[in-house]
Amino acid sequence: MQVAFDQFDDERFSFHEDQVLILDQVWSAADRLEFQRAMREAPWTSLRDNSRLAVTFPYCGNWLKADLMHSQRRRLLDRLSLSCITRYIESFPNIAGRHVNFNYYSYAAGDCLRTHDDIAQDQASADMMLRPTPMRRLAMVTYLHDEWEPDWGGELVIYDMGEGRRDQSVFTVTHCIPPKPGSLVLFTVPRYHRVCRIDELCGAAKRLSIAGWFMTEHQPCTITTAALQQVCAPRK
Ligand SMILES: O=C(O)CCC(=O)C(=O)O
Ligand SMILES: [Fe+2]
Repeated sequence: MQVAFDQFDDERFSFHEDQVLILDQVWSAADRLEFQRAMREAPWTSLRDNSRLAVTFPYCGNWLKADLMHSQRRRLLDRLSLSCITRYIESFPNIAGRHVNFNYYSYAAGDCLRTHDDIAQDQASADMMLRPTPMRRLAMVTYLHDEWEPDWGGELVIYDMGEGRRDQSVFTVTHCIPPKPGSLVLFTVPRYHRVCRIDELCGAAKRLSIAGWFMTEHQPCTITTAALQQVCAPRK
């Protein structure tokens, strides 16, 4: 579903029925300016500085990542206080805790993000579940630059992987979402997606975003992740 933010009826929308939500005009030019100001002061680290991420995302350029300042985090969460998010998150059984984790990102010419489902790493560390590990439930990304042209690349491509198949060659594209200034995308996790490489045609322009997840934490148990996935499927 794609709709302007001020036309969106969060009471009627359900992530159980529609797994990808695109909201346009979530941020005004003044809002974006405010985020951009905070981003200029943020302590950025690059992909290559982060050895774990660099292994997961080889040949993805050298995009930058930074922590959100408290005031900007508040501003984001205020805008995201939508009942459809709460209903989806609360539909997972046996929740012991709720978490969010959002970061700033800056992609320049040559940067991309290869196909991933936002969950693989969580699963590896969650296996055995000897300690509670937050599970990513809803992914969110919002675009905060002032202009973006079709020639510049950087689209968020979302795939349908069919009936539980993990072979990427059979994935079909369900969405190809240009990073429109001020727009916001939410989708259920796991879901395969990638960010197309930013083209040199963008010059010095940056693809600025905040991305991250709404997560739930569950009571520690000794079952494997595969079994846990079944136990933790959302209830409609
Ligand atoms: O920037 C985007 O459009 C998506 C980012 C993403 O998938 C991620 O950070 O995991
Ligand atoms: Fe992702």
